[in-house]
Amino acid sequence: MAFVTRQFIRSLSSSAALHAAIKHVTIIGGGLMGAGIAQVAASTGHSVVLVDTSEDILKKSAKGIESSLKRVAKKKFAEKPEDGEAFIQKILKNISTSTDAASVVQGTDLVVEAIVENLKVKQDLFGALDKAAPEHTIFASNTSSLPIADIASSTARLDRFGGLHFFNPVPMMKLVEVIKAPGTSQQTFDSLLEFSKALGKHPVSCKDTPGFIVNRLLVPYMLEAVRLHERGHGSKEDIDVAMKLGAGYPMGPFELLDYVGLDTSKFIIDGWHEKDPDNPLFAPSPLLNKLVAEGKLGKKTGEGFYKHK
Ligand SMILES: CCCCCCC[C@H](O)CC(=O)SCCNC(=O)CCNC(=O)[C@H](O)C(C)(C)COP(=O)([O-])OP(=O)([O-])OC[C@H]1O[C@@H](n2cnc3c(N)ncnc32)[C@H](O)[C@@H]1OP(=O)([O-])[O-]
Ligand SMILES: NC(=O)c1ccc[n+]([C@@H]2O[C@H](COP(=O)([O-])OP(=O)(O)OC[C@H]3O[C@@H](n4cnc5c(N)ncnc54)[C@H](O)[C@@H]3O)[C@@H](O)[C@H]2O)c1
Repeated sequence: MAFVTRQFIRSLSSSAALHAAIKHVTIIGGGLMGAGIAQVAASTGHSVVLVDTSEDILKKSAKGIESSLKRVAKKKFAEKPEDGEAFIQKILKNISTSTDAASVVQGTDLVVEAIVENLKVKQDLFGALDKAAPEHTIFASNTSSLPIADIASSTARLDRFGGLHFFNPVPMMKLVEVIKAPGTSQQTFDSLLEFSKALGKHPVSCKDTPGFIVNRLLVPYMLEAVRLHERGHGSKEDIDVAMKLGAGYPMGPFELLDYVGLDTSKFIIDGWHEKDPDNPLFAPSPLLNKLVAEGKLGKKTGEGFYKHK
């Protein structure tokens, strides 16, 4: 009995220690999502290392974070703009950058991966980080569409591996899907839930099923909009206006595809089509494929379905 009690107390205190431990976060990938996650984590008092493959990309990420913080500060300090700059600088101080993931994970409690939507590339990254990171470090992927268990299989820490799926733009979107893969321990899952709340987000619990909740519903809808247009049944402008004014969506499907990135959208669709080739919901779109082949990836390259300034 005394043993059970001691065990119980020890497990409670180690669980509390683990929760308290998520202070130092490494974000891998400084693109649309990684930069947003870094911004939110830094804004909520976490120390953040943002990693990407080159200094040039990291400079672009830092610039993006700063301009997003300026938008936040403009609203938050509308009455006292002089306090806005101090607010921005305080948050930026919490972020450092690196091109060497293996060296920076040595001091981290949580790794959040937000790199390209490709299973092999994510597995290679996590396989290497698994050897470099301390025992207690939790790994999480921000994948939109890949099974967390498949990504985690490249590591020996299945119990400390889960999904943290954020939404774009991260500073504005309140939801985080927290994904429990079959190997994810309850303690890890609880830590990820708690971390999401510490970021000021609203977490929902998801199973490790294709697209979790949001994308399982959103991807077929967005693809059907493109097919409707490909069939000549509506202009992209009319479809966008229709869904905004008729269904109350903040963006139409073509605006949202450009916002998300057409390359990422194509990675998601191709992956699901390969796994389930007879499912008409995931059939590839010739128009989307053409735009990606032309390097028109949406807002991030200045042109996708639409031209962007
Ligand atoms: C085919 C397969 C595809 C599937 C893809 C799945 C992808 C993925 O896995 C899941 C997703 O993320 S799915 C995608 C999920 N995402 C969605 O579905 C998004 C749908 N869209 C929306 O919710 C809204 O349109 C927005 C919130 C983006 C903008 O709000 P708006 O009212 O339409 O227009 P506004 O005038 O521009 O902005 C107003 C104010 O908001 C603030 N602010 C905005 N951005 C900011 C930033 N980055 N930083 C800081 N602040 C930012 C700012 O204060 C700004 O005022 P300012 O004076 O201009 O500074
Ligand atoms: N775009 C969205 O709306 C959205 C929303 C939710 C989740 N996601 C998911 O988040 C992930 C990232 O998407 P994104 O839109 O930010 O992509 P992005 O193309 O904007 O950024 C990806 C970044 O990762 C970097 N990168 C690639 N391989 C790397 C490596 N091995 N090490 C370090 N950095 C590397 C790239 O240089 C790039 O800067 C994907 O898995 C995507 O499915 C995207």
